[in-house]
Amino acid sequence: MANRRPRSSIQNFCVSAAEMQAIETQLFDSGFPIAALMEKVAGRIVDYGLEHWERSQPVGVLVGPGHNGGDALVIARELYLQGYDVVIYAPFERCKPLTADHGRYCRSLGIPWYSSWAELESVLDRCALVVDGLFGFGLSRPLTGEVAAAVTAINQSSVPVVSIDLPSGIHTDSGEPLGTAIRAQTTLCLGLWKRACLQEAAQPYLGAARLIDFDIPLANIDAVVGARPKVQRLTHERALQALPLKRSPVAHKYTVGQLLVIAGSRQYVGAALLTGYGAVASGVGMVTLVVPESLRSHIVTMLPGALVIGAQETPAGTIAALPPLDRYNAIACGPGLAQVDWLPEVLASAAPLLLDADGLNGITAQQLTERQGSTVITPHPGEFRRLFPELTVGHEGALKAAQLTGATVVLKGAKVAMATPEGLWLNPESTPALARGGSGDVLTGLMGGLMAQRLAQDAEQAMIDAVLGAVWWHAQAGIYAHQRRTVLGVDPRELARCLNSALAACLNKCAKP
Ligand SMILES: NC(=O)C1=CN([C@@H]2O[C@H](COP(=O)(O)OP(=O)(O)OC[C@H]3O[C@@H](n4cnc5c(N)ncnc54)[C@H](O)[C@@H]3O)[C@@H](O)[C@H]2O)[C@@H](O)CC1
Ligand SMILES: [K+]
Repeated sequence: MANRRPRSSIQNFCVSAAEMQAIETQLFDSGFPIAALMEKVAGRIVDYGLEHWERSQPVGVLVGPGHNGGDALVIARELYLQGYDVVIYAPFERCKPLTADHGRYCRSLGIPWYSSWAELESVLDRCALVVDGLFGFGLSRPLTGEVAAAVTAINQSSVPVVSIDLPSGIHTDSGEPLGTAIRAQTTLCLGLWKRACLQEAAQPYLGAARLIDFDIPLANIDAVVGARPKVQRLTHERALQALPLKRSPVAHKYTVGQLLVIAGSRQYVGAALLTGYGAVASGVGMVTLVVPESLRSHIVTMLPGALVIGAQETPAGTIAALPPLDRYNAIACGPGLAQVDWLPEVLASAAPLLLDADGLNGITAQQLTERQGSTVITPHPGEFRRLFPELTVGHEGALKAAQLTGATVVLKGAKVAMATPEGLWLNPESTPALARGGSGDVLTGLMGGLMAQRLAQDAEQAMIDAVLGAVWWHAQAGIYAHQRRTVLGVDPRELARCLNSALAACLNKCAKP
């Protein structure tokens, strides 16, 4: 029964504007009055405000023509009645009827009301805060004229902005600013996460984003997007379904996964090492690392926990030939290989395969489609573009690439998107500290290690769990290291070192009531 799911499951959903509208229609059709819903939603924001916003200075409230503006007016009214000094900027002459009613009432209370920007601008500097209720998910075209100028001026001021539902000017689905958009310090997303909140383009505008639940019945959500929606937000709860991996008390190294890593060349020694570090940190039973022969002794010294095979080498210092590939639970192939000609051999193997970096640069989308075994690819935008020139780099493109090839596509970036042919997962939490060479190599090793362990245990959903678990774990380790060493201090070796402590810290935090 849908309603037996915990309420926290709403954190998984990530809806489009059309889906949110359809859910809203369900609520209204079931008899929830529109005005009552607006009171409830605004009441939740006021509760938040009373906890977080000072009373000593005025609060500026920006009011748009639709129900986002209506929310803003109810918030303005309640703050005013709670003793806040409130000023309203409402530049639109024509508003939706409910919004117009709330506006009339706010004016009757005597709340200062400005319809021209020049008037509000003169008091902006005195405001402790601006509440942005210009537009929510009903924005359909770029901001123009005085409103656009007002948004630019507010962005240039030092006054913090709290956006209701979305920063005004952001497209609800693509996350792109339409012309200009508010740069919020905090976004209070209403009811369900909107797609924009997980889009890279919107990140500079969202600030800290927080979901304000207003009790939409799960049945209404399911009726529109299904209990397992096409786009899901990766929560701690979901990631921790796969982590840490359970281990039998009588486990031995061959029962908890054997991973083959094929990585490195004389030019890119570090890539092999970092992939190896990620793999070892995953806890997998055996890591076998194939590198060019001349790298072997160095890598063994740096990575004593792995079995290192020195492969025959080309004059250019790349791997010339591979050992047998048939005894591993999973293969992770690609970091630092440079140009090699044996990738078809890897593709032909039956083992579940993770391809990254040069493992992707040397193949075509058609080869992926023809592959028999299960495959995960982890392209960054450049690699994605080369493999799928006809697709756009983004959520839709990743989903189409997965549907086209049957592979799981992990599109790397500030917000990692993970697509299977059935749907898309988005990782909301990460840190720009991970934006440096080598982070991805650590991820490849970690993900390969989780794949091998889950597959060795014959776990259900082994591949997707490994992918979700690795992306989440990698990001959490980045955040953990960032907090301890600043945004500049998360070099990939440090990241790999932090993986296990970060997971332990997350598990401890989640175990606390
Ligand atoms: N969906 C829900 O369940 C709820 C929605 N609520 C609020 O309602 C909002 C959505 O309300 P609306 O659908 O009225 O949408 P908006 O409040 O985003 O505004 C849409 C209105 O603005 C006009 N418009 C769009 N782009 C414009 C532009 N660039 N310049 C000038 N006018 C423009 C449209 O013609 C429409 O009249 C949400 O974001 C949220 O704040 C809450 O009040 C209650 C719950
Ligand atoms: K807004």
